[in-house]
Amino acid sequence: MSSVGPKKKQRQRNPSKPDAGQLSRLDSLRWTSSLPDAGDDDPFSSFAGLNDFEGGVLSLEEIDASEYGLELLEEIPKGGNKQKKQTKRKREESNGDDVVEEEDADGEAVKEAKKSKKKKKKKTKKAKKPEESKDNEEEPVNVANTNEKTDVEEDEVDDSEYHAWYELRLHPLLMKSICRLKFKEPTPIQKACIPAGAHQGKDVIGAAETGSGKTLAFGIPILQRLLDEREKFERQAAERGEADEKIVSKGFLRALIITPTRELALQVTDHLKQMAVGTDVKVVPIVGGMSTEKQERLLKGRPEIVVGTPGRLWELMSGGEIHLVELHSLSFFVLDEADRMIDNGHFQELQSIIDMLPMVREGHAEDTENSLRHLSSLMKILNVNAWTLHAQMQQRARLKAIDRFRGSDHGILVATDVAARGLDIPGVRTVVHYQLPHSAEDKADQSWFQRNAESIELMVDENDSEDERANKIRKKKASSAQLKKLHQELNSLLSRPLQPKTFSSRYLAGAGISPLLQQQFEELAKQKLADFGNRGDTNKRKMVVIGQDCVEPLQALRSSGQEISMDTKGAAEKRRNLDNLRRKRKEDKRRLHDQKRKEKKRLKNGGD
Ligand SMILES: Nc1ncnc2c1ncn2[C@@H]1O[C@H](COP(=O)(O)OP(=O)(O)OP(=O)(O)O)[C@@H](O)[C@H]1O
Repeated sequence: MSSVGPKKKQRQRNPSKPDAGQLSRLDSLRWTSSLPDAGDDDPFSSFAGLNDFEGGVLSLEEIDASEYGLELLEEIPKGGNKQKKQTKRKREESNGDDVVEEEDADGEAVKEAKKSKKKKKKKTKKAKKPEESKDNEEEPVNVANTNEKTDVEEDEVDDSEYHAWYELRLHPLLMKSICRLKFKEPTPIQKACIPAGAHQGKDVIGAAETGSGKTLAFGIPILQRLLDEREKFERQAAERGEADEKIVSKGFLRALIITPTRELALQVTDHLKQMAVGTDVKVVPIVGGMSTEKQERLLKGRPEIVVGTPGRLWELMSGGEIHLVELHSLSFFVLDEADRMIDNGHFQELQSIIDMLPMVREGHAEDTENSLRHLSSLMKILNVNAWTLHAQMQQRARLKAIDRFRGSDHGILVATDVAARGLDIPGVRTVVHYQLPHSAEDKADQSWFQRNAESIELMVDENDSEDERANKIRKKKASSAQLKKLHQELNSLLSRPLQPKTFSSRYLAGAGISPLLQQQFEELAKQKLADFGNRGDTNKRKMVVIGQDCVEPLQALRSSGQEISMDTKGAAEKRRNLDNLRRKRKEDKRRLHDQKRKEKKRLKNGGD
């Protein structure tokens, strides 16, 4: 979930190793850091972050085992090999986004696959409910590799050969599919992901070598949970003597899976459908190149699982497509090869989709407000007049805070961007648009305040109000030399204008700041810089710190390094290093040139 690099058209990639900073950034998704046992003995899967809220966020990333110094994955269990090879070959032959044929234009392969599927359906008709076959027939999926598996007669299968799956406690229908597909045992990544995702309701981040079965590592938990839920509802309905349909929350999107390419979306859809045979869970692909009518038809079927590419998904979501915007029942969100998505330039669309997710929206506003409160308390400790402004405040309290801030010469207003919207306060010298870090471990990302405040021991009574706490701490620490130093630093920070040249648009965009806001911010900073230069006005020290009210999961996917920097020492150091490097290169060049000249001269003089 981390590497960023040039767009690659094959599955084989050379991802950068996740460093500690990147891993800790994953915590910004509000995941706790417990690790599953299942992965411990497995050199192949890696996990980070789990929590037990209902539903799940899953990210499966492809890694190159040799990059991590890991042994290569042993062969996928018998029965899966052939298919695996076919799948991989198919992927390599194609060229990512551009090469994937339009679904309708996918021609013979799809037709053939459909034909064969129909044949198969005839054979197994008795075993299925009538609506299933309709569902599975409906979507044209790239199923060139499915025939072999679906042609296997169920009665040929000896259940006992599949005992390695038993401990995963899967739904009988899933076990049936597994036997039909002849997957003798779960792959390591599946063994590690399935218990956490299917039974413990935890969020999962997985990384494994190509062809290691990642699709089902997230697919099986989703199907298992949907089937479990359905059974639970049915049981409850039966107990109450009601008809199932009234209870089961059918018809809403339950799982959204995003992949970087159309081809992969079709392939993932296909894998999930193979696994979902015999259940009435619907899986559809939504990808670019698909006709609008087809898309509408597929979504009208109100599938529980949608697999799509960010571009087309966002196009539909932003256009208000009902099935894709009614997200209240969404429980699973999967980023398959999230890093590649960013490589492919889908960052903005992906960010927009993520901003719409119910699990992101709920948690984040609360988080931001808590962080702002925390920040403002810290400022109070530092003897700075600070007022908070956030959406949950009562109108009266809000007006009071704004009034006080307006009336002060050196105050700071700490606001969420929602609450700060439309504020027009004359005399504000500096606006800092700031993404509050969510993880206490993420040292690299911590603000100046938090980094420094960490060293202050906060002994407060939990029952105290925010003001009382601040007062107590202020009194207690008033004489602390460290606090004095912090105060001085803060003062000097406030007295310096922002340096517009230090803004990085890439970072700001990554932090979810709109281009318009970004432009305003830069303009404002320029203007303030000019004002500052003209008037030499060091008295005006008002500042607004705005916390973004949007979650930053994608920031976790990007390698860090592009940041707004106010660290002039660091910048000077970088400049010095660069100057040294240039000087060294120049000297090397001159030396080489001299050598050549001498050599020439020597040869001219007879080579002695
Ligand atoms: N437990 C299993 N046993 C045998 N074969 C399996 C098993 N799980 C998945 N497979 C098969 O292995 C092949 C590769 O699986 P999958 O595409 O999920 O791998 P992947 O890790 O996503 O690889 P890639 O990175 O290339 O996409 C598929 O054909 C799939 O049907």
